[in-house]
Amino acid sequence: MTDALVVSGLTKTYRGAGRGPRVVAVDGISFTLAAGGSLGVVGESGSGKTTLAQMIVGLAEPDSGTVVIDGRDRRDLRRGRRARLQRATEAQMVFQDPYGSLDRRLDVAGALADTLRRHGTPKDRIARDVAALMDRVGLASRLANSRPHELSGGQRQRVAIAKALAIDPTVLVLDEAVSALDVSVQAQILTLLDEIRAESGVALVFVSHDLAVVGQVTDQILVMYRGRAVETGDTDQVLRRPEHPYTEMLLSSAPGPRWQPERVAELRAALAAAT
Ligand SMILES: Nc1ncnc2c1ncn2[C@@H]1O[C@H](COP(=O)(O)OP(=O)(O)OP(=O)(O)O)[C@@H](O)[C@H]1O
Repeated sequence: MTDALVVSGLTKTYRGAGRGPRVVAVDGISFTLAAGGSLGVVGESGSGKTTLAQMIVGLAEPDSGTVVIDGRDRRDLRRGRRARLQRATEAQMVFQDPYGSLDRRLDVAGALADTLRRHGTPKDRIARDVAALMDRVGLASRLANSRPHELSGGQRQRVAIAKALAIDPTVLVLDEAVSALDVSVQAQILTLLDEIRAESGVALVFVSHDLAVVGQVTDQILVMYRGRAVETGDTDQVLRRPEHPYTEMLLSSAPGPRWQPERVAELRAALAAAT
């Protein structure tokens, strides 16, 4: 079977501000994800998670390396409307703040209908598909005519997920998609993502600074530190027995039973000395 997503040697450097040095935001990241698989990408702020996510969906251009989805190299699809639609079908992204990706003028049904229409759903199927999508992400039908500002954060995130699913993508990338939600709503969205993955076989890339959240929704984990993957593996195993000091530091920094501020300071000093 073809892997859903194969990322090889992705690298991206940004020019530093003013005369500042160049920043290697992502440095030679590689991984493979099967259909229905899920990968958590974790790391501190500035470790390169968002830049990696953007390159996977085509919002940022890599300096080198490749992204292959369903056996097709994304570089072969650069210009034109058809290429844009094809790109969208291959990979969709859900952001932390769905306000940015939702049109404030469109109500829930209008936003979903608009996405379906642009992706070629016949007119006579749109109303039925909108209702099915709302049902699938747990949005009550009474919300069909609500606009983004009339929804809660969790409801807005469900609309963003429904819009992404309307396209039936091979890969769904979620960048801090539950970080702004309170814990009970987070749990609902995480359960929803798990159900969707099991039903549709979409491959999930779940970017988060929150290790507990990543532990709930992913089978594999990739730990990023200064643009590099310092540890990869089975999520449970990595979270239970981290091998890299950076992963241990992340785990010891999180609030909860493993919180150890002294150990964090010690590990941070060791990491700084090693680089
Ligand atoms: N457009 C840009 N121009 C210049 N530098 C950038 C740009 N985008 C990101 N960077 C730099 O690249 C590095 C990685 O940033 P990135 O946003 O990918 O990290 P992150 O892990 O997603 O962080 P956060 O969790 O804070 O969003 C950082 O040093 C950042 O300052």
